[in-house]
Amino acid sequence: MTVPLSGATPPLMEIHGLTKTFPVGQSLLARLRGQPRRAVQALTDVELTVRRGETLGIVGESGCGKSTLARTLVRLYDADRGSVRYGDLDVLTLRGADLRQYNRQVQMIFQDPYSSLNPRMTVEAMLREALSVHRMRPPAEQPARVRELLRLVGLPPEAAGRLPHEFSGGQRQRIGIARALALEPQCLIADELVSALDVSVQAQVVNLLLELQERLDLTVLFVAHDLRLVRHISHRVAVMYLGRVVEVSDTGAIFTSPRHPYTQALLAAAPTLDPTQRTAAPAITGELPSPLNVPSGCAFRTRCPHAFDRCATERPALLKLADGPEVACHLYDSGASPSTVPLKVAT
Ligand SMILES: Nc1ncnc2c1ncn2[C@@H]1O[C@H](COP(=O)(O)OP(=O)(O)OP(=O)(O)O)[C@@H](O)[C@H]1O
Repeated sequence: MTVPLSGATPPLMEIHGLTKTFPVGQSLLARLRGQPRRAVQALTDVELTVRRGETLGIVGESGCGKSTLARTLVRLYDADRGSVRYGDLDVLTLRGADLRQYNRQVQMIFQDPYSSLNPRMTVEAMLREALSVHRMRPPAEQPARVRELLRLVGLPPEAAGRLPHEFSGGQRQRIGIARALALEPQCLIADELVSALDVSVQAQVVNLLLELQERLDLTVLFVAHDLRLVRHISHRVAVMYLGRVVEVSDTGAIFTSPRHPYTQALLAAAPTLDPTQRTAAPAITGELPSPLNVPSGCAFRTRCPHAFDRCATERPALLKLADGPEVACHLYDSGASPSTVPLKVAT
């Protein structure tokens, strides 16, 4: 389990109003008719603070924008608007050497270890390349550093001379982690790190990440749709719905006392063997609206059992409640937790 963080830890990354759309192709007829170009609304005004040294889980249904957020934070995608501050850096405007330096400090680990490793390079060559490109170690010191990195991720020294196809999926993911660690990052963004692996191997890789996070004082963004894993590894959890962050809270609070009706429904829909963890909230109903046509006001209102008039006209801001969680829902506009929302955990 995660080691609790002491007190209020300072922010490592502050995200404000982050918005990203993907334009979609338009038919000739639509173009001739002068119809406006349509766009997938992948992220809309995302507000999020990542605290130094924490593991922040990012969850939500498929297509809610988790990967787009991760990729925009490492500048694989250009944002349409918004800001990302990382210490003194204005991330979205970084160029050249400054961007390379940021990318060294904030490393992304991808879901698919098969495609992210060069099949023709030995592990040693791959790790040495990372050490050389970013001038982390002079050539003479690289062999020792390669072995140190392998030890860190639980691989034997002999692994250095092998090619990626000689490893299992879990071992390949360890190599991906070693390559990221070669650059001595402050922050790892793990996008569905283990979802391609067998369940038994998933636990080993997630436990390795936990161990590394504590040992190296890393900040980790753990993007996943498996709520069990997120609960196991995260200090805090951000819940996304249709490109927006709708709730951010400590992991314990999210799982025992979810506030946003979407979080409640998401947890109610998640399989659990522990009867004390079953929520009284109704499971989520209705179709997920298209990100090409996001509902006005609150994006969740079309599936929300508590929606009222205002939800259709005003988009709720992410507000901090008196007892800690941040929630974007008109039910909480006063800052209090109203008794009308079924928050209780069934026992
Ligand atoms: N490169 C792209 N071009 C066009 N649309 C995209 C692109 N990448 C993502 N999208 C769209 O943006 C929305 C958010 O996708 P994203 O992959 O970020 O969601 P996700 O929560 O990570 O989903 P999953 O859990 O399935 O990976 C989706 O509607 C998706 O189809």
